Amino acid sequence: MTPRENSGTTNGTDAAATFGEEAGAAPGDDAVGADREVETRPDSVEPSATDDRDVAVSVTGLSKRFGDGETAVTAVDDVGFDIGTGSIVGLLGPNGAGKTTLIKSILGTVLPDAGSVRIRGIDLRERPRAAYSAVDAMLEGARNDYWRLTVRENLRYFATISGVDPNSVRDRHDRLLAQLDLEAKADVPVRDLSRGMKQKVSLASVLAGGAEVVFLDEPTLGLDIESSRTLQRELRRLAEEENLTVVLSSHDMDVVETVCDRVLIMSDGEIIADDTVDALLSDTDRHCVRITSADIDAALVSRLRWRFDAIKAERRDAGHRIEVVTDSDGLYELLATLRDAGVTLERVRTVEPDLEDVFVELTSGDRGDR
Ligand SMILES: Nc1ncnc2c1ncn2[C@@H]1O[C@H](COP(=O)(O)OP(=O)(O)OP(=O)(O)O)[C@@H](O)[C@H]1O
Repeated sequence: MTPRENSGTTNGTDAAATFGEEAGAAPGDDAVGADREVETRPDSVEPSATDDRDVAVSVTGLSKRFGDGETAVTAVDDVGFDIGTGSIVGLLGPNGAGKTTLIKSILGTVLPDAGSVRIRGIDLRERPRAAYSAVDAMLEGARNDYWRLTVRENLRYFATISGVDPNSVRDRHDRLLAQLDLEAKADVPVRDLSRGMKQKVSLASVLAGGAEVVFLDEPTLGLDIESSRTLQRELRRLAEEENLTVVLSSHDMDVVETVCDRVLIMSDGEIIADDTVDALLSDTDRHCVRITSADIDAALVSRLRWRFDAIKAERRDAGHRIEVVTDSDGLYELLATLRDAGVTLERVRTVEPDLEDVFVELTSGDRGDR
């Protein structure tokens, strides 16, 4: 099955058939597999001569342009990276940065103009079926399941189209249902579940056939905090205990910060940062300061807002509490401005920058040429 929006699951065969085509979307609630072939996963996947089994996904010089002439858009611009087996990599970027095009190019639903992709050492142009045999994807949320089928039937169905005998992975399905708090709903049709539960079924379906590399687009979108945490824990467990490789695209920085070993940040089709979360956080010249003072009035808050991009202000019983995110120069300037305005500082607290601060800094170009 080709990875595609609203279907979300792949194995080698259809990806082989459609590599290079823009895949169409299909509604995800009916049409129970009538036109789907059950394919058998190749018995053995021969690594190529350059195979490195520690590298799950290797992308080299990937580019994709849409359109011609003045209106052409370079969605992905000469991108390259390796993703180690068993790691969880977050793909971040503002809207239009090229994340979806990059993922679709890797999955073979968009034909790149240049570059190559190897999955577990296998070039997907040369041997797409083998390359995709252990890949699965959940794109654009909770629409890849068959709503007339029960939760467990979905898991069995998706295991089957991944080329796996569903009876042989029953334990895995039991564990997925337990880990994702879906046991009580195992025999309920998916259409009768809440949105968050449907999202969890989508993830379970992606993992049902024993994929070794999964691409997840906004996997926690629409989940409540508890469900999101459960899902994050399960992803970490699968990566650590079962060597699952995950490429995760999300706008939720907390999720990325918590679950990812490494982060790729895209902007204008290029990768502008590629590092661990810790390294990105320690490398930032971003300071977040909270200052409380009775002397800060609305007029001063407006002046500060005019000068500093990221300023939050809260009216307190007496005065204001402001929060400013800035670099070192801005911090000195802020303190000088407050001193010149005769402000007595009641409380000054620095808050560690988080991934969101780093992301804003990088994608707004504040950090120079990294
Ligand atoms: N099929 C297409 N035809 C023309 N332009 C496209 C097509 N798909 C994407 N683009 C353009 O390519 C650029 C990258 O889009 P893409 O969807 O990959 O970004 P993204 O990072 O996934 O954005 P978002 O976070 O909003 O989903 C954008 O300028 C977009 O308009």
